[in-house]
Amino acid sequence: MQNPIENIESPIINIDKLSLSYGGDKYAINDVSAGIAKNKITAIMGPSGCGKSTLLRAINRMHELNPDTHNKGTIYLGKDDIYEMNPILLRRRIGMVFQRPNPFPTMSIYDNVIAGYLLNGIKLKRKEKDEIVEKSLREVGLWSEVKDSLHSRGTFLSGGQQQRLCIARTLAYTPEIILLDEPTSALDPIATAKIEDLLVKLKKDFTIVLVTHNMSQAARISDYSMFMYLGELVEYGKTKQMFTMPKDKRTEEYLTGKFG
Ligand SMILES: Nc1ncnc2c1ncn2[C@@H]1O[C@H](COP(=O)(O)OP(=O)(O)OP(=O)(O)O)[C@@H](O)[C@H]1O
Repeated sequence: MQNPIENIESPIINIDKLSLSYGGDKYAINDVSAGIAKNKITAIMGPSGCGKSTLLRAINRMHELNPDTHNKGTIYLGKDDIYEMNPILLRRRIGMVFQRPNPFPTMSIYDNVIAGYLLNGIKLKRKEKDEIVEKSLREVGLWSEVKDSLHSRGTFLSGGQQQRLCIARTLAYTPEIILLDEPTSALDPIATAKIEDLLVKLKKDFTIVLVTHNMSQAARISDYSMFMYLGELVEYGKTKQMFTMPKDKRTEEYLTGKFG
């Protein structure tokens, strides 16, 4: 197992020489190695098509929903090789939030929060469910806004509220790590700021990996940043260092808007 960042604080995930193909011998990401620090926000940046979402999805094996994928190398969660784990249990430990808020349209706000349990046939007592719903909605700052309409559909909420509901749904299933794929790209600046503040608050209890196109977002909230280009992890380090003194010319050109 290699960790290219020697000084990374307590990596919870180790990506070890990972290459991933959607079919054939073309790889969407190539030989990526990186440790992900616990209780920090790690941003993955880079131009369109460079492999950001592919790398993110590989961390909880979501890419396998596409049956033609194959990979070389692996990822460790602690000491465990994730490709030897049960993917359902893995996804409970590593939750995911998507670009477009996607509450289940036929479910109430209440059921959306506990959807992980409902969809996996995990039975809970009414009191347990009530506690999980309230705790998760409080964690995302949505409780006071929705406590009187818990049994209405989640789709009546604003886009920002829907995204916070989706984050509550992920938190309710008690993950250790949360993966977010451009979670604010469909939101206005006020809703975006709320999600950014929320992520900074959540890193106390969770490890966060965030794909973003928005460089200022990465600069504002992430502790570590990865810059990917054409499937390669070009540069990875502390965000402040990368934004002030990038080591690679391609990183510098991307961060100064020369391409992207
Ligand atoms: N389901 C798929 N089937 C085949 N190729 C795919 C699939 N998903 C992604 N790819 C290819 O893999 C490469 C990396 O795509 P990926 O979506 O990971 O990039 P990205 O950096 O997240 O892009 P964007 O910023 O546009 O979302 C691209 O060449 C893309 O065309």
